[in-house]
Amino acid sequence: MSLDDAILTEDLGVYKTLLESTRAIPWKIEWASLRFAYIGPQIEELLGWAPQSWQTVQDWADRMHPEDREWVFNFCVAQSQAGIDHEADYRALRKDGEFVWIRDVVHVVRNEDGTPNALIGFMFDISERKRTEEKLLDMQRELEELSFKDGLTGVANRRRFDMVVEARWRDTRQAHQPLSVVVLDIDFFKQYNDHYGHLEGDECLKRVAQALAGIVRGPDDLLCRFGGEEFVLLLPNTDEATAMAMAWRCLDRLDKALIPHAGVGPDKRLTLSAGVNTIIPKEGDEVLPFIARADRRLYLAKERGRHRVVADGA
Ligand SMILES: Nc1nc2c(ncn2[C@@H]2O[C@H](COP(=O)(O)OP(=O)(O)OP(=O)(O)O)[C@@H](O)[C@H]2O)c(=O)[nH]1
Repeated sequence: MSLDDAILTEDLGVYKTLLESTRAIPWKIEWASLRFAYIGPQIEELLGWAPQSWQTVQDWADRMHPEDREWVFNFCVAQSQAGIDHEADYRALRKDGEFVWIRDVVHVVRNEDGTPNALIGFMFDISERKRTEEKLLDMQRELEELSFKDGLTGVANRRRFDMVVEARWRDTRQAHQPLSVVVLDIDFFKQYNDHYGHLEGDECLKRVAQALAGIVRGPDDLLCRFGGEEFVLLLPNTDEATAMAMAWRCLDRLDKALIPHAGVGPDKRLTLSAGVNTIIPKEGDEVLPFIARADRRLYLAKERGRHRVVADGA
């Protein structure tokens, strides 16, 4: 062996040691036969399958989560055929039946004419990163949900209402259906706070929200706290008579909740007033005047003595 050969042999030994002691798992596939020419021994520690058991690309595909298999296989073959280096994340099957998230980073070694000669790459264990990503996504979803909820009562907040009303408006306009809104406001709530204190006032708002939540018929109806002691019910595909009946049922529910209000009223109980508006939205109609009309009817209900519902002409 010449000195050069000896140095080369020694270098190869160094490279092999380096490759096989990293956490990234090296591998090589001959393109013509689609067989593994090499896979690092670290694969056994990660997945439990011995290096000798990785014979063909079929072994690789078989040891992949069924939901990932088709797209990863097709993607990698297409990229390789096009001679493009690529990477893919997928769940690899461990011998014990569990799955491990892998990132496979692939380099396409090409012949002089550009056709693929071999694929060489590294597999990285990215399970920890995936778990962190999942956790972050969960937190993001939770935050988003919280950002649409009223912090005190847990019902939807104004932000959610603004978003939903736009969507319902569009849908009902397209379907030529009626859209109703009921604006509900606690009577003499200032006196309630003055009499029982602000914290009791907060508790009272929670009880009112609970009582009103029961009125919602399904996922299309929306109850939200509009602000202060005002709540709003948005009722798609609901005509005025139905909306009016639902408003009265809200008042009734609160009557039945028997929330004492020593400060006012003949029954010394907390009551609500409501304004109702219904529209079949047409081109040129707008959301804000639609809500404002219900709000004006609420104030008529207040003027007329509270604890009542006012709708169009009622
Ligand atoms: N405890 C508590 N009080 C609130 C909250 N938001 C608004 N309020 C109170 O609600 C009261 C509303 O008072 P007003 O707008 O005068 O209405 P009202 O006393 O209910 O009178 P009418 O609506 O005319 O029957 C105010 O005293 C506000 O401080 C809240 O989050 N918690």
